[in-house]
This record gives sequence, C-alpha cells and structure tokens, in this order.
Amino acid sequence: MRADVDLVVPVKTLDRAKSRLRGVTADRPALALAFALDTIRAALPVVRSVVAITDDPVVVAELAVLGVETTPGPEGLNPALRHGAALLRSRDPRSVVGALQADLPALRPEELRAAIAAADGRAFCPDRQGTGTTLLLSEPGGDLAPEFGVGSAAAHEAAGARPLVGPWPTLRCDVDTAEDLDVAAAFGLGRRTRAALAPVC
Ligand SMILES: Nc1nc2c(ncn2[C@@H]2O[C@H](COP(=O)(O)OP(=O)(O)OP(=O)(O)O)[C@@H](O)[C@H]2O)c(=O)[nH]1
Ligand SMILES: C=C(OP(=O)(O)O)C(=O)O
Repeated sequence: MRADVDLVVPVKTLDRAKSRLRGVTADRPALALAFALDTIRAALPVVRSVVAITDDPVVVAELAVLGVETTPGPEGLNPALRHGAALLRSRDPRSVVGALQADLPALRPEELRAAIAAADGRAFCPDRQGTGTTLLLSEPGGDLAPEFGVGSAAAHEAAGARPLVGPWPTLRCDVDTAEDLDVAAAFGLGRRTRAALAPVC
C-alpha cells in the first residue's frame, strides 16, 4: 500500500473501559490506559499520523506527552471512528484512513508495518479468534465505513474489505479477557502495561 496512512484510535473513557477485565487488576482504568499508550507507541513509527478519539482527560494528558493529537467524539465506537475518519479525510482526500483498536498491548511496529504493506485497497485484520477486527483500512481516498462490534470481521468482509492474515500475531491479539491477556503476555507486553500489572513495592 503506497498512500500515506493516517490512523484513528478510539479510547473509551477509562472508568468504563475494559469491563471484561474486572478482577484482573485492582486498577482497571490504569490498565486500559496502559493498553492504549502501548498500542499507540507501537503505531507512531509506522504511520503518518495518529488521532485518538477520547473524552477522557487523563488519556488526553498522557497522549500529549507523546505528542499525539486527541479530539473528543460522539458516544459509541463506530460514531467515534466515523468522526475521526471524517477529520482525517478533510485533511487529505487521497490518504488511507485506518482504525486501530486501542487494546493491543503486545503490538510490534514491524508487524503493523507488514500488515499495512500487505493491504491492497480496503482491508481489515481479524482478531486472533477470527470474529472481531483489530485494524480497518480504507482504500486510498475511500470511506472508512467502520462496522465494529460483535461479528465485525464478517461485517467488514461482507462490505468488501479483504482480510489481512499473515505473520502479525501481535496485531491480532486484542485484549478483552484474562485469557487474552495471557496470550498477549506470551508475545511480550509493552512497557506501560507491564508497569500497570506489576505489584507496587
Ligand atoms: N472513543 C470511544 N472509544 C470506544 C468506545 N467504545 C469502545 N471504544 C474503544 O474501542 C476499542 C474496542 O472496544 P472494546 O474492545 O469493546 O473495549 P471496551 O469497550 O473498553 O471493553 P469492554 O468494556 O470489555 O467491552 C477500544 O480501544 C475502546 O477503548 C466509545 O464509545 N468511544
Ligand atoms: C468491537 C470489537 O472488539 P471487541 O470484541 O474487542 O469488543 C470488534 O472486534 O469489532
């Protein structure tokens, strides 16, 4: 894929985020924040720009330290993504606009780079179970048209996006459950996630 890639990353308000990880840690909002920071840090060297859609002031402040743009968005994942995609499209009519989930704490930049390079037009990366979506890419100049949610892999494929399946397991490893976290840990978690999980001494 040759066009510049600009990414929208949705980050839910931390005290409501990652509800399925209740019990994994005493500070779930801190873990959700760490996931987002590790995901975005891995994406930054790969793409031209990242804009995070979030209403959370802690996320805004932490991303400002990394030099990452944030903007508030409407309630709900797909509305937030459409809002961010419209912003990016207004800046460049020919770019590839992508949506990257913010819960990929083992993501390696080289794997994201390889998946993006393999895309030829509208494409998506299924999660490791094959049912969800971790990355959605528009065709150059095209609409993002996100259909995230239960069964999003099938929805994106039915809407004409091609599945990106290749040697990028960390891109497929979104973390929704304690079991997902174990799988991500085996790949190697990002620094902020390791710190969030470490017991305080
Ligand atoms: N900006 C924004 N992001 C969202 C919203 N809902 C989900 N997200 C983000 O979308 C991505 C995928 O969401 P999920 O994997 O369902 O994460 P979650 O909603 O925090 O987790 P659960 O509470 O367990 O469903 C994550 O990056 C979330 O932060 C929303 O309403 N607004
Ligand atoms: C919203 C999605 O993710 P999750 O299953 O992680 O909530 C999705 O895969 O479309």
